[in-house]
Amino acid sequence: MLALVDIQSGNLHSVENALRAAGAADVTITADPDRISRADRIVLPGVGAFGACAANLRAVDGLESALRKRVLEDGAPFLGICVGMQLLAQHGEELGHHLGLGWFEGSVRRLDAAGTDAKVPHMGWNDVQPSGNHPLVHSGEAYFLHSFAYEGGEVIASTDHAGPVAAAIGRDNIVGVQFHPEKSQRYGLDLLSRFLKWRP
Ligand SMILES: NC(=O)CC[C@H](N)C(=O)O
Repeated sequence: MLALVDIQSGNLHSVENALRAAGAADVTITADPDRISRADRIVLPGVGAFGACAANLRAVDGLESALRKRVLEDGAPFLGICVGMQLLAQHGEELGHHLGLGWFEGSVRRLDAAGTDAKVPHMGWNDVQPSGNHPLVHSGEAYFLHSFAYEGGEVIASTDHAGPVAAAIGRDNIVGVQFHPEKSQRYGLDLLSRFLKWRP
């Protein structure tokens, strides 16, 4: 069973549809720690503000610790999307200072495009440039929509928006992508289908 974590994110159903289109047969939308503890794979989507997403996650008793145990201890394959990726950082600086899950050493800060033609939010298609040979995140064009970005360790792919911006982070069984696979047509579906078969 693939657990699609429900933190009341606006892109939940488009991610669900994309996962099904990529071949997922057994998607359960849930925030139930017991089900998370038994999930074979976990996807954490997120849109909106970092702090609101973090608060929704923490509003469910036991959810953060169930995720931590299932992903960091049991090694279940995990994919975070957009704010679902940003939450892996130690903190986020959108509308104040908010604690993330802290699985990755870094923070989420506002994009700085001052003095350039680049606009914030960074919106639209852009190149994903992997820095190595990651089994899931390949080079290609993906759809981005964000004003904040991860800065820290374990960046596995970048994009360019007035300078390098983290497009994906990863370690072992964990991947987070800043772009939206569910809005990235073939590129996104291929990534999701690789995730569904991934045995890290
Ligand atoms: N697309 C969004 O929901 C934006 C996510 C996040 N608030 C950011 O700007 O980085």
